[in-house]
Formats: sequence, C-alpha cells, structure tokens
Amino acid sequence: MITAKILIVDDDRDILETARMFLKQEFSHVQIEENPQRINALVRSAEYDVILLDMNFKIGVNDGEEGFFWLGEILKADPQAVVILITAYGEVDLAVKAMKHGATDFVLKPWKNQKLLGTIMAALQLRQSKKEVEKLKLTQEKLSNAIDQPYIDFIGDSPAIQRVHELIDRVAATDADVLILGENGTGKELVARAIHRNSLRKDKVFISVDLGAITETLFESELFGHVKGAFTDARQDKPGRFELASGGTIFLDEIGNLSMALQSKLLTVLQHRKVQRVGATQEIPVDFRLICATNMPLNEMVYEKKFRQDLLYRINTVEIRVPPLRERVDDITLLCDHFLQAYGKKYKRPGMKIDKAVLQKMKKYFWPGNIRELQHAVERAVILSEDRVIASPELLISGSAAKPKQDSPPRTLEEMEKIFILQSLDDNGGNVSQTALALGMTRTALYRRMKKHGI
Ligand SMILES: Nc1ncnc2c1ncn2[C@@H]1O[C@H](COP(=O)(O)OP(=O)(O)OP(=O)(O)O)[C@@H](O)[C@H]1O
Repeated sequence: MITAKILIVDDDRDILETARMFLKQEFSHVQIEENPQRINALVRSAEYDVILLDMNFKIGVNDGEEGFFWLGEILKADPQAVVILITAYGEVDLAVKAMKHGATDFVLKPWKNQKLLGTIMAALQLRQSKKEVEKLKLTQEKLSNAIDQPYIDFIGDSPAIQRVHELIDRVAATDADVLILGENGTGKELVARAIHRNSLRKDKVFISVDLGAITETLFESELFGHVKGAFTDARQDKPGRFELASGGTIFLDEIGNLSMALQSKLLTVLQHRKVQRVGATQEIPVDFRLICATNMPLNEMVYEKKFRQDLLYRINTVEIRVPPLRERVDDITLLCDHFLQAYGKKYKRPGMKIDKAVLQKMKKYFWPGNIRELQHAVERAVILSEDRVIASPELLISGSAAKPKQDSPPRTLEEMEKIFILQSLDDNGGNVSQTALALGMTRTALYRRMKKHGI
C-alpha cells in the first residue's frame, strides 16, 4: 500500500466509484467528489498528492472550459499541485492544451486500470520531486541566512577565553550535545558556530532558533513543521527547523525561556530523534547535533521547578561557560582593535585609536551587555568622535554617560529608562539577577530591555 492522497473529481458517479474501488487497493487515501464547486474548499483544507480532474462537467458540453477553470483554481491554491485530466477520446487536443496550462498528464475514458495506475505513479514521483525541491529551497534559504552572517573570528586570548577555545576544539570532534551558558552578549552563538564549523557536520546546515522569539502557539509548527490544513494559515506542507537541520547542527538559543509544556514536547523529540509535523500521523526521523544556550541559571530553575531536570540532563552532556567580559578584561584591547578596524572600514574612518587612559577606564567598567555592548560602543565612538584618537570616555562607556551632566538631561522616556537601568546595574556591581530584583522585574524582562538599549 502506497501512502498517498488521491482526489478524483468527476460528475459521473459510476466512474468515481469504479476508480475508488480500484485505487483503494493501491493507495492509502482515495477521495471522490462529484461536485466541482467543492474543489476550492477541498484543496485549501488538505494536501493531495495527485488530483484526477474531469474536463467537462455539464452534460453535452465538451469544450473543456470548466476543466480549464478548475485546473486554474487548483493551481492557484497549490502551485505545486499535480493534476491529471480525465478526457474523452475526442478531447485529446484539449488535454494537450491543458498540459500547457499546468496539468501534469491526462487519461482517456474509459481507461484500463493498469494504464491509470502507471499514470498516477509517474505523477506521484513528480509530486515527490516537487516537494523535495520545495524543501531544498527552504534549507537553501536557511543556509544563505547562515552564510550571510559574516564569518566572525572569536577574538580573545585571555586565559578564560583560551579555556573556552580548548573546550570548543575538544567537543567539536564529537557529536555530543552541548549546553553553552553565559550572560547576554558574551558570544554564546559565536561559540556554537565555532563548534559546528570544526565538526564533522561542517559542510551541512547550521540552523539557529531563538526560542525566546517563538510564541507558544507557533512553537510546534516552527520546530516540527506542519501539514497543509493543520490550522488556518497552514497553506501547504512545511518542514520544521529540526527537519531542516537534519544532517547538520541545530542551535536552540534562550532554552531557559521555554514553558514547562514546551519543554516536554522538546524532550520527546530529543529522546526519540523523530518529529511529527503538526496534523501529520507519521513520524519523521531526524539526525541533528544539538547545541543549546541560555543566560538563565538552569540548575536553580530545576530546583524551583521551572525547568525539567530530565531535559537539563539531556542537553548538558558537555557544558561550556562563556565568561562575562568583566572576567576577561585582558581581551578588551584586542576586541577594541578588532572593532575599530571593522567599523573604521565600514564608516570610512581608518586608523582610529582609543586613548590609553580611556582604555584603562574601559577595563574597570562592568560591561553588563558584554561584547555586544562593547561592540556598539566602539561603533558609536567611530561615528561620533571628531578626532582620530578617541579621548572622551563617555563615547564608549555608558556607565559614565549614565551620570548625565546638568546641561544634558535625558530628553525621552527611553533615555530615562536606559539611564535608570545602567545606574541600577552600577549599584549592583553588574549583577543582573540582583538588578532585576531591585527593579522589581524578572531577569528575562530586564535582559529584554538591556538588549533593546544595546546595553
Ligand atoms: N569573542 C568575540 N569576538 C568577536 N566578537 C564577539 C565575540 N563575542 C561576541 N562577539 C560579538 O558580540 C555580539 C554578541 O554575540 P552573540 O550573539 O554570540 O552573544 P550571545 O551570548 O549569543 O548573546 P545573547 O545571549 O544575547 O543571545 C555579536 O555581534 C558577536 O559577533
């Protein structure tokens, strides 16, 4: 029995019943329809692999106009649809014309069963390749996104970052699941990409998923895919991120933000390495290397029953902690040089430097937004500095800029919020958990605001 969904539309009940009886022995789903007016509703709610369509529905009419019309409607709803026309002997010219309009093939009435089967099998193969092409296109899109990300060197040679490099080298050669821990902007995604680039899967796709940005309702369809008609917006079959990542690496960022319900769903996939698209009945095996990252204290969350212990055990075969910038101030000079060069090129201001005294101040600052904050600071300074040597610390360090001079009070609520957050971080020595507590918000909410303000 072949798994395929076949739809036959013809106004002749006898033809429909005979076709169904025969095809049901070969295919898992065979649906018949006498009324062509129902075609639109049918093709919008389900995905048929092959549609057999009569050319003429009104008795005595044989110009094929109706067939052309419905063929057009089907292709409008699903441009990948595979339609076989059912025609009478005198209508072969019409059928050939219809093939120019997008029909795949035609069968002559009355047909021989084996001939009909052969035509459907060939059409099914075409359908399969069309789907493959569609999937490849999606993967290609994701690949291009990944490739579009400029290759970024992981800058730093402090002892703390050297340890991270060693771990990357050691873990990359294996297929072990990796959990990357670290504050916002410390370079967790960069570490994940470095592991992938040095792994056996390096020629395959790297799919990055920001779990914090996917809503609860879209989670399953985004990650596991869906079949056409599974919900209102599901216009066609779509593979999820796990399927797309097959053969390569999937990077699940912000894993600490998942609700308990979604954690269970994720765990099932990680345990069985199979996904079931939303609305589908079959499971699809997927082969991926898993890398997760979070800025949340997962062990504490397990203790508070906010994160499943079994999920933590599943994802943390190897843990890599990326240290915050304030624990590797030795890297600041290298990072500054790197960003000065990159932004000097971008904004056509080559040869820019940072004054030594300012650099010293930067090393004492607590960098709550870590490298991302440093990167934005250098970019801003390259744009705003009037001199080639950047000598005003406030161009680079939000901490001192946070203490506004009397003559430049904040002008907008946004500015106020940023200053308030920076001051509070300053008061709490850069500790995000304590700052969140002091400001009466969750760590996640604070991180979101810090990201918004480029802190
Ligand atoms: N060692 C590094 N060398 C060069 N650039 C870096 C380094 N670490 C981080 N960056 C840059 O800092 C920015 C933030 O890095 P990344 O997105 O990897 O951090 P993250 O820890 O994943 O952040 P988040 O937790 O907010 O998702 C990126 O633009 C990245 O290129």
